[in-house]
Amino acid sequence: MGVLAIKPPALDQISLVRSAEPGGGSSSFPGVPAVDLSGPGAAAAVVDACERFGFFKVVNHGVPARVVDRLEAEAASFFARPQAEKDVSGPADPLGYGSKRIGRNGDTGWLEYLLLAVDHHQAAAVSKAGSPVPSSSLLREAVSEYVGAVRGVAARVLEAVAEGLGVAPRDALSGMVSGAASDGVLRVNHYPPCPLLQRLPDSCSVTGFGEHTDPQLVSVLRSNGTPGLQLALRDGRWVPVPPDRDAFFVIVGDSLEVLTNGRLKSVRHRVVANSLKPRVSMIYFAGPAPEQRIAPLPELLGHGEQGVYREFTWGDYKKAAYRSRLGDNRLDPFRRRA
Ligand SMILES: C=C1C[C@]23C[C@@]1(O)CC[C@H]2[C@@]12CCC[C@@](C)(C(=O)O1)[C@H]2[C@@H]3C(=O)O
Ligand SMILES: O=C(O)CCC(=O)C(=O)O
Repeated sequence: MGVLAIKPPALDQISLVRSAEPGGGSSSFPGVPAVDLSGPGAAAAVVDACERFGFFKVVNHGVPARVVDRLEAEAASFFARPQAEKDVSGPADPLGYGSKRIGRNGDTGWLEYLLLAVDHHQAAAVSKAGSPVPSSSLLREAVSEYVGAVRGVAARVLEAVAEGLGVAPRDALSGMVSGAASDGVLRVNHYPPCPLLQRLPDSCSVTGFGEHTDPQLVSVLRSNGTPGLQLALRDGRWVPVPPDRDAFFVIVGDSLEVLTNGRLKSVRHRVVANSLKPRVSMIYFAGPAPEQRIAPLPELLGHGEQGVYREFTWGDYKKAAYRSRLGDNRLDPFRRRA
């Protein structure tokens, strides 16, 4: 991935973040839990990691390296194209090719990306009608194959969550993101090296992707070997996540928080730019059908107990999310007040 080059955005357009504390930030962070979904005790391990961190990595996932490498290579060749060619697939609104701007509400980052709708109906075409999609059929095929595989990982994770929480049927959650009308989205991010970082004090970093939670149920993230991802622990401290090319990182999203009545909480994460090496990440956001009701699963509510959040449909929540800024707490307006 050394060949990627984009015209560097002006640094003054991108916000700075205070770097994670030196040495990993937190002595009480034991590291990212690793779960083998087919191993014994997987369901309990998934729930434990989601409760403690809202984050873990899946190892021995069974997705062939060939599928991952193919998308990474096609993404590299897309991002290496001349700017004018990439711009044909943009600007992202919200789908398509984006550079420096994230969403519609003024957020920026040191990156370029492709954001693609990848629900089942669109598996071949990769985009909803009318949204700009790169014309390369090689890229489209690589996306379809990759999404087919990571959608399976998301479903297995959600089955483990249901089992670990004692929810029946086993597909109560996974079924929401596997149906024909489910609203999956894939973003392929390219963070070019940021040499200007060397001029900043050690305590500062440049924002690659600003802090946020994901609105969906879970996100499945794979990155190359370049560091940059950071995670907010429950006490608010930020810790770096060591990259692992062979694993998928799983991130709990807002909708899963509501469905589990706050037992599993969505987790804030962000990416800081790297001064020397490009980072490439592929992140699949497992969203349900627009009509899907997002409300606590009955098993997780006591008799007569009300949910922590007012219920909503995924379609309504998504609409509200797209009106928000990246770092907003999007669940807060839905919290029931005492
Ligand atoms: C600034 C934004 C980008 C985002 C839409 C939003 O207005 C707020 C939520 C953001 C997010 C985070 C997770 C993935 C994503 C695709 C989504 O559903 O919500 C992004 C949106 C985006 O990149 O357009
Ligand atoms: O690049 C990464 O590792 C994370 C990206 C991310 O959080 C996102 O695309 O929403």
